[in-house]
Amino acid sequence: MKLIILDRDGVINQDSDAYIKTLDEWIPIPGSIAAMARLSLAGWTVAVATNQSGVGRGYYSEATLESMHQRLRELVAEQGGTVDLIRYCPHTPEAGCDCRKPAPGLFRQIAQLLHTELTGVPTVGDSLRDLEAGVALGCTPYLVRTGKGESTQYKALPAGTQVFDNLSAVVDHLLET
Ligand SMILES: O=P(O)(O)OC[C@@H](O)[C@H]1O[C@@H](OP(=O)(O)O)[C@@H](O)[C@@H](O)[C@@H]1O
Ligand SMILES: [Mg+2]
Ligand SMILES: [Zn+2]
Repeated sequence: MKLIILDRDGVINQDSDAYIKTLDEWIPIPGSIAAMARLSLAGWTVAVATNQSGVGRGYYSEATLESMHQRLRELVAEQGGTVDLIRYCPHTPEAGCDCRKPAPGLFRQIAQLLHTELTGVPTVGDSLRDLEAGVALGCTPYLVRTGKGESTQYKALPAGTQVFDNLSAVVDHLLET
């Protein structure tokens, strides 16, 4: 199975230190929707693993979060692609859950739901915690310079992390081989 696991905020859509609280605040990063569709059309399974502590913090509801994800699915479908799976952690840091990145719970859920291992599966993030969560289950890490990646790029990254300007550039790389 050709599988990729994407972070959401700062990779697919613009991020904000004030959280993405409404559908109107959910704005795709140029090229990201097309990149997801290109992968899908090339036979890749596209999964999303995202921390959404704003739910647990009371900033927005799960219904509002779902409206963002429905918009994402619609936009990718308009370009011929499919978003196969979206898993999120709604918890606050204080909840001590196993699904808030850098804990690997979301990645474990994806592996179990797709009946596959994650060894060598590319994962794309803009924060260190995104990469750490995936690497814990054997993923190959890719950092993008969009969102928080602009600063994350200067931190100590997991061994083997490849850095690209944006998701579109990562997909160009993955599809060229
Ligand atoms: O990048 P992904 O995982 O898709 O989503 C991140 C968001 O849930 C929010 O995560 C928050 O971190 P805390 O949850 O407050 O530590 C902050 O970084 C916000 O700026 C950000 O929008
Ligand atoms: Mg992010
Ligand atoms: Zn959680």
